[in-house]
Amino acid sequence: MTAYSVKLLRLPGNEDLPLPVRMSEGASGYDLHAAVTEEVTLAPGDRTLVPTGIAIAMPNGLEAQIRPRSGLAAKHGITCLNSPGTIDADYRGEIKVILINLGQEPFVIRRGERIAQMVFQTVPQVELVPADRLPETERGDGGFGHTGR
Ligand SMILES: O=c1ccn([C@H]2C[C@H](O)[C@@H](COP(=O)(O)OP(=O)(O)OP(=O)(O)O)O2)c(=O)[nH]1
Ligand SMILES: [Mg+2]
Repeated sequence: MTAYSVKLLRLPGNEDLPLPVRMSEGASGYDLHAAVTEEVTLAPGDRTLVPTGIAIAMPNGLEAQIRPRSGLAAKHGITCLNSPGTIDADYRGEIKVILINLGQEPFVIRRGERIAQMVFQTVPQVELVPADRLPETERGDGGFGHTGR
């Protein structure tokens, strides 16, 4: 398996926070910690942009996806609004997480809490080729449930 080297920068003022962490050897995601300076209370239906205190640099051909944590989703209705969030290979800013509270209770985000996870993926390089017609298939333009529920 190819191991890709990804540079990780801890942004100033976040020395107290753990670096993104894989909680087990086989985990897909690196958990991201909330770098909020004070507690943020997310009311039901509200969303907020949560800083993580880190930035990364990965080689072109990789991306990082920001995904929800299932425990927060199942127990509190907390998820990433834009899931999966896309971190481009050339992005050098702070990684942020757009959380939304789809639960029925206010949810408090505390500094250092693991709020989402970051999964690295390879991105195939493609060339988009404008065409006048497309090759035919059995499905054709059937979609959106045309095979039944
Ligand atoms: O959950 C996210 C999604 C994006 N980003 C950062 C990294 C990404 O590379 C950049 C742009 O994201 P995206 O392409 O999804 O947003 P956009 O609305 O298209 O912004 P842009 O015009 O800057 O590409 O924002 C995050 O920190 N967290
Ligand atoms: Mg974009």
